[in-house]
Amino acid sequence: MGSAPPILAIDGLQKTYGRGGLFGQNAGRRALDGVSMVLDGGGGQILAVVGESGSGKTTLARIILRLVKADAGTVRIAGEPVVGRPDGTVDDQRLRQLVQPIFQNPFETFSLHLPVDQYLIRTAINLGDAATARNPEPAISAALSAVGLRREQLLGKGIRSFSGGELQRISIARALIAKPRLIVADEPVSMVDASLRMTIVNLFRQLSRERGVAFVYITHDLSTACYLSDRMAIMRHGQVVEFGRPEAILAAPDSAYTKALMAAIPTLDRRWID
Ligand SMILES: Nc1ncnc2c1ncn2[C@@H]1O[C@H](COP(=O)(O)OP(=O)(O)OP(=O)(O)O)[C@@H](O)[C@H]1O
Repeated sequence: MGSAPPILAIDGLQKTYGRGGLFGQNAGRRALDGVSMVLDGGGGQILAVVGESGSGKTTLARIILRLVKADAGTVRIAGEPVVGRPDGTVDDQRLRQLVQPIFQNPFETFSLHLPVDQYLIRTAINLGDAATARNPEPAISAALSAVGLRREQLLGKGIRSFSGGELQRISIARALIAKPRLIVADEPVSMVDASLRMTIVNLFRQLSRERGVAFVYITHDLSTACYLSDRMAIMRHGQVVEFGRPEAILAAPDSAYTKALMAAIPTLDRRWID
């Protein structure tokens, strides 16, 4: 019996935006330049992708979610091809069962015109299994309870009734409804009130451990990445300059860039790394 395929396997991703211009005068720098990484195990791990602005983190996230098309390279989630082979990638419905997004701005996740609970019902009908499509309420209540909320707290309310932190919890619940193997979260706490950030960061940890869902957690914040992740990829100029266990990277950073990122945090607060 073979072992489970890695939850995420990325191989040789390339992406250049704006090749345009008749003489190639607008050809930009590569946003991704040969990005490969593997997150082992069947689920429950957190991969943090860290790097300064423009290093390619969001491009990587959007390629995994098929919101941006790669020029070359492949992505497999739990062994299933999602990017690459035009002959054999999973269809959109299967993709949404394998991977779900959480974006930076939760107010952009939901509709302005639909109460949030109605939006969740639509999600459950579209993404759930046949039983959930027939009766979406149990799946919605279970997902809300996983993030510490009750269905009654949402009834009939629009997005403006919630704080950014509450709405980000609801968007995490939205992502859980499809029971994905992987969640890609792009800077998910940067628009959340500072006092609530740790609660949400800890929620990711709890969900990964208790529900076996894996996360790609995109951040420019090295200390959060170290605190949260099982594996860390450090990106610069579209390349992975360091990959490994966060404690190993912190103890012996290979690249000058990682050392500079570490130096940019005046004192690594012991709460994060002990
Ligand atoms: N839609 C786009 N069109 C053209 N260039 C883009 C586009 N999106 C990103 N880029 C460029 O690709 C490179 C990588 O950007 P990306 O947003 O992936 O980096 P990032 O690390 O996520 O940055 P940030 O932390 O600021 O979001 C940058 O040079 C950026 O200017």
